[in-house]
Amino acid sequence: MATKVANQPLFPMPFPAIFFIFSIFFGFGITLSQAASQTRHFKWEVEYMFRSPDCKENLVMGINHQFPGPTIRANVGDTVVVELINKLSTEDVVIHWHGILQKGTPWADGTASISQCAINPGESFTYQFVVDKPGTYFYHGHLGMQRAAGLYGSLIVDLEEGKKEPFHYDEEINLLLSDWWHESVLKQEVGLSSSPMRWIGEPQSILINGRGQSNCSIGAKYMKNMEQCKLSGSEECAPFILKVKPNKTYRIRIISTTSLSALNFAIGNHKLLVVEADGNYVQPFLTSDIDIYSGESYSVLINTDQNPSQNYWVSLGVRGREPKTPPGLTLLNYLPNSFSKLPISPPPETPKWNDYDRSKNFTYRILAAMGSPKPPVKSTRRIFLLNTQNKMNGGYTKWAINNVSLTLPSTPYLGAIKIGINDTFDQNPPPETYPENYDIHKPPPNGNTITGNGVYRFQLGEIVDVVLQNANTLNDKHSEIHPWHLHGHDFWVLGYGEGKFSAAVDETKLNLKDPPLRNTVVIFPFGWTVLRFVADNPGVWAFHCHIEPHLHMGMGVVFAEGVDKVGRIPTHAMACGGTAKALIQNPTQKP
Ligand SMILES: O=C1O[C@H]([C@@H](O)CO)C(O)=C1O
Repeated sequence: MATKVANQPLFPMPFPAIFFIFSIFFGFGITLSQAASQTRHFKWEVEYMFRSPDCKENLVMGINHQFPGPTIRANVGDTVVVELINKLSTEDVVIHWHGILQKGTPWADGTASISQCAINPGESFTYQFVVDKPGTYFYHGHLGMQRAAGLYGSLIVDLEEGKKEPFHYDEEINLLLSDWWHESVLKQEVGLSSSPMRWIGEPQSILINGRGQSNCSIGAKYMKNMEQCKLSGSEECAPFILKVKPNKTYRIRIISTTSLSALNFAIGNHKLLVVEADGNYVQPFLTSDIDIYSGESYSVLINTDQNPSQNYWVSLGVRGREPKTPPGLTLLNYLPNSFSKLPISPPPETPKWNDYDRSKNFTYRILAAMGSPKPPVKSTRRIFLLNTQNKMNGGYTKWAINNVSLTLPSTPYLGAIKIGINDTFDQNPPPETYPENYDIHKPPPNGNTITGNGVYRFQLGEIVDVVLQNANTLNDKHSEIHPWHLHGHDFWVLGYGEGKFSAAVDETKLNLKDPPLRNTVVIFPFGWTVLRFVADNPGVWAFHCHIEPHLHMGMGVVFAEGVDKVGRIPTHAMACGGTAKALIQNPTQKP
């Protein structure tokens, strides 16, 4: 059976790239070129659309009639301006620029209740920020579970014109990975917030650039109880094919914006050379497959040096949770072969979902490339964050940090702290640690968490260590993987370990030599992860589990530093709740 596919979506560039290149010729023949940075304008309308991302029609949140949203491509130093118009008739919206540090523009971080007021239906908000680091990033909704509804796209930052990456490649392919449910996100949210909780379960499909198949597979011949897909190629759910020429080197940028799933990515017969993680260069290493958690991005290089008369499977399987979702499959299509020519061998097998040693082995190999910034040798502050699943008021299920489950206030913190109003959120900071005798191998003894919205406040420039401590969930002998994402900063991952972190034992084993810089890091079941960052970016920043239902259930904290140094906040980012009231009562107040 022939499987046909749609054309690869093109990257929409808003304006033709106009570069001012100054070539300077030196006597000894070196050419230097320098490009002026530019401003890239986008006008985006967010709306619901009928789409069939996995062959079943559903409501999908899209931008300018596209799902996933348009790819932003810019160069280091460019200013990105996105005028976002909310065309959802009954929902507010915001967009977060994941991995972009927002130095000097904390109000553009796109976190509802934290950096800005959510944008009402019919209204617009203009995000403006500088992209100052090359790398593979993405953007997504950051209100309720709008990311899971499909509000996401890629954001790729190239080096300044004329500068070269520290590795060679001929062409690149971008893959944005997600997971998809047939149940509406509204129903998912209400289920999670109900007593008793209705868990969302595992996704129906894995999407590659917004395309997947739930009720059939293009690799059915190798699977039990799966129908072979009969696709003409023009369907919205026809796979995104990776078209390559033989004997070239490709950079594959892989981004995971999954709501829940940890994924494993492999290409039949091809080794992957990992070179970038979360917008930071890493010590290159070869692997047959990579694990990728929600919120992470990687670049891998592949050589198309295999038999050019064949095509090869690209396979994505679920790890870390029981795999109840068919693997996401597509093809590495060696041109000029037809893409309908299926590979002769089976798709790469996803490693066992709970082989955590294998997962750790991969994750521990991510180390900073030579020449990367090194962490300060000592921290000036250390906070412990215990991750537990709890009950609340007897029936609700929550996730809590040091026994506090985050419920965001209606007034965004940034404006409230900046203008000094103190009745919109809890002024007491949340606990910096948990009881020393807490047994992480047992379900929480006091299953009853409290909710809160206090803020961890740091001195500007403070060097902060965070010890993320995993623990048993409400179910006996059970602990889950959580990918934690920090806004406004990259952090160094100093180490991972089993059981409870012990300063006396584990401190000396931390890696200060070549820890990777990242913006997202996992904690493994019953384990700990230590990260270090410099609180040098004035603003208020979310730090949270990137699993969408877990954040919805309270799994996050809020950090603030140097808010008095934040520049003038656009009034529109504060035109709600307590800050709106304060500005109306005292219009001379400077936001
Ligand atoms: O938060 C979660 O809830 C369920 C389960 O623990 C209870 O049904 C699950 O798998 C989660 O990740």
